[in-house]
Amino acid sequence: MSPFPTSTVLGYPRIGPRRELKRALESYWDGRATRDELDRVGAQLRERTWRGLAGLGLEGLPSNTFSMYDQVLDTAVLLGAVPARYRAADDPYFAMARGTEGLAPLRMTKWFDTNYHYIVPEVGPDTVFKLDPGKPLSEVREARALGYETRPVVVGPVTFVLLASALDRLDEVLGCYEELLSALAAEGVAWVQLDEPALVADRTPEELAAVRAAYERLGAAGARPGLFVATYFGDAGEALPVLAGTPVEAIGVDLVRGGVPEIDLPGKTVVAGVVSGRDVWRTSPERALAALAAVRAGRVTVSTSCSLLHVPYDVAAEPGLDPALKERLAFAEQKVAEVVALSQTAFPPSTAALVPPGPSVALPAPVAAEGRGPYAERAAAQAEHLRLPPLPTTTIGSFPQTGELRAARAAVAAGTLSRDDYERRVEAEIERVIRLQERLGLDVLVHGEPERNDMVQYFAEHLDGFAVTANGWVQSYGSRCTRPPILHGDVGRPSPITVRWATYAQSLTDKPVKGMLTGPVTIVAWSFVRDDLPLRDVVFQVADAVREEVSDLEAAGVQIIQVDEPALRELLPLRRAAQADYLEWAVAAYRRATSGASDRTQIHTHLCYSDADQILAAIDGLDADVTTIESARSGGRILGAVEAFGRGLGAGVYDIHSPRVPSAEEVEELLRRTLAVLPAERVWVNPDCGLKTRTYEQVEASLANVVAAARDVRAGL
Ligand code: MET
Ligand SMILES: [Zn+2]
Repeated sequence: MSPFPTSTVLGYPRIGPRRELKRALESYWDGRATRDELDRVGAQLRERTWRGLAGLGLEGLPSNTFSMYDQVLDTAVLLGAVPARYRAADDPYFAMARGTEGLAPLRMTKWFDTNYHYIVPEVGPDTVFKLDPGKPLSEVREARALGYETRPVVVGPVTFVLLASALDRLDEVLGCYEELLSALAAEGVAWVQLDEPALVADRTPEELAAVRAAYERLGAAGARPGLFVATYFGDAGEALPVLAGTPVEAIGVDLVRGGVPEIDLPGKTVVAGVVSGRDVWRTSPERALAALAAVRAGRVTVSTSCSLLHVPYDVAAEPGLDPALKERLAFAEQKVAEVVALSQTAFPPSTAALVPPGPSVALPAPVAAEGRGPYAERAAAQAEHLRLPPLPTTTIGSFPQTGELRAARAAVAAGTLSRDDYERRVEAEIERVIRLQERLGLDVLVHGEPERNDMVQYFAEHLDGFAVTANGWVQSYGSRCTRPPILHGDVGRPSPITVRWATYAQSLTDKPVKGMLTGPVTIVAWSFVRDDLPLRDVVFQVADAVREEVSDLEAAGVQIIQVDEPALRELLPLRRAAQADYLEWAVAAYRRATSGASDRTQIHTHLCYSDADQILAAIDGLDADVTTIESARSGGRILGAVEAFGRGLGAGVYDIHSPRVPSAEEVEELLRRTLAVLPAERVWVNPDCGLKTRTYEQVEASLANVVAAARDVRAGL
């Protein structure tokens, strides 16, 4: 077996440095481009990546890290796990990913604790696993034709069955992997990478036994490439000795997020992830070399901690960034150069060098989080001056973002539209949204967030300590990308951010208008964050900025303030042992942001992206007067868990992810389900989430039904 290369990366971005794949996909989906044209763009992007990596001096080039949509979906296709109902579609792959007229797509969910979302494989009694190795084989050949030998990357069997909730099907799946190994060997492939990020979360003894069985079996396969099992996103913990006991030749460990545990794997190649694939900072050579030196193994290869999928392409594409900040940054391209440089530096092997501890920084002075009275008193004070009807109706904040608004923002950036003219347009849009809500008869209005490109980026643009990029796109799912702001310094709020829009909206109506803010955890979760302070301290700094904004809104007469925390669940650590601590400081940060408000001011929060039932106690701990939460989309699953919830609650009655207009009867049915578990005086009526991605036509019809349903139920109370 040829030795594992001395330097590699676990994967690379694939959307294209200028989002070429996004454009090609969307053209193909709209019927503006042919499949051939789409495939050509894919081939160009792969070629560019291989040439780029080789040009930087990287030895071990991965292949099959490109995907037209998602690598988990690719793996499902590889294994033949295509549900029968999609097989007749024109394009079964995209039908699974996105649905068709008559067919709902497969479910999508977050890839571990990243902001990437994968398609959840559907494995049922009808699933017949059957290998279809076309994609990995053709990428190997394609690279070879360009002069590159590559290492195909595939999601590993254990992670695949765990994501598909099909551990009982592991045996059948392994049959496909055996065949895959033999097909790759026949193709002359030296190494294959099997990604097993599921091994960095807590695993039951049964699951660990499955890991052992899987890799013993694959290791025993006849002709096969070298097996490289990549764990990442944290410490592989008790899975590591299990893997070490199997015949796999190479094991990947995340030495950035996993810390630097004692790694002692004689006889194995350790692929040491010392360059972070999850942040945008330059690697400290001292830290990386110390981590490398602490690994005892047959052979050590320098690598990234995980795929570089989660970072943007190139710092050089950001001429607008402050040069002092740029000095500190490394995107994918720079990180590859770091891997190569580290691999060329002799690191003393087999000495357990100590890694310098991270800086320990004192917390900012604590802000009293208990400023507000008990909920019952607050509720009484608010009821008295807000005078809302029972089952009040409201929305989550955003209204449709029209093409004109986006164009107007682009025109301001291009200098062809003046700030003043732009602001007039935003005001006109606010007026339209207020009038619409009055006409529909909603009880608590919103201004519609027309001034916000994005609920995090907008605040990042107005706070000190953040930078925003021009091309720093990162794939979120399919063709969708986000451009996370970079939180690089101490956070401060030089002046009020939302007050002028909130007060303008309130000046147009007698109904209460909610002020709308993004919470500290969400702002941090959706940004790249400095790594020289504990995350908690960074979140607390953001919380203090939000607290100032809350106070200014209140002073301006805003009576209801919503502080959204849709990402509260996202930062939840993968290991249970670390979860309680996280939830404690995340909740503390939220209270720090909101507890300056008087008892009369009604604080709302909003959560979505499901799985909220896992953190319900923490949500209750936020102590918001009203919580609106996604529910309709998941068929009201959350309702089983909210009974113990002690405050106002609006479980979504309208799934805003679908263009479908729900009937008043459907809405009523969902509402009655909330009323079955909570007293009516605490129940609110609202959609699942913001309406930003919908059209006005859909929104108007849907909200009319929401209001009608609420009135109907109200009349019968
Ligand atoms: C992803 S949560 C979105 C909340 C925000 N206020 C909106 O309505 O768009
Ligand atoms: Zn939401």
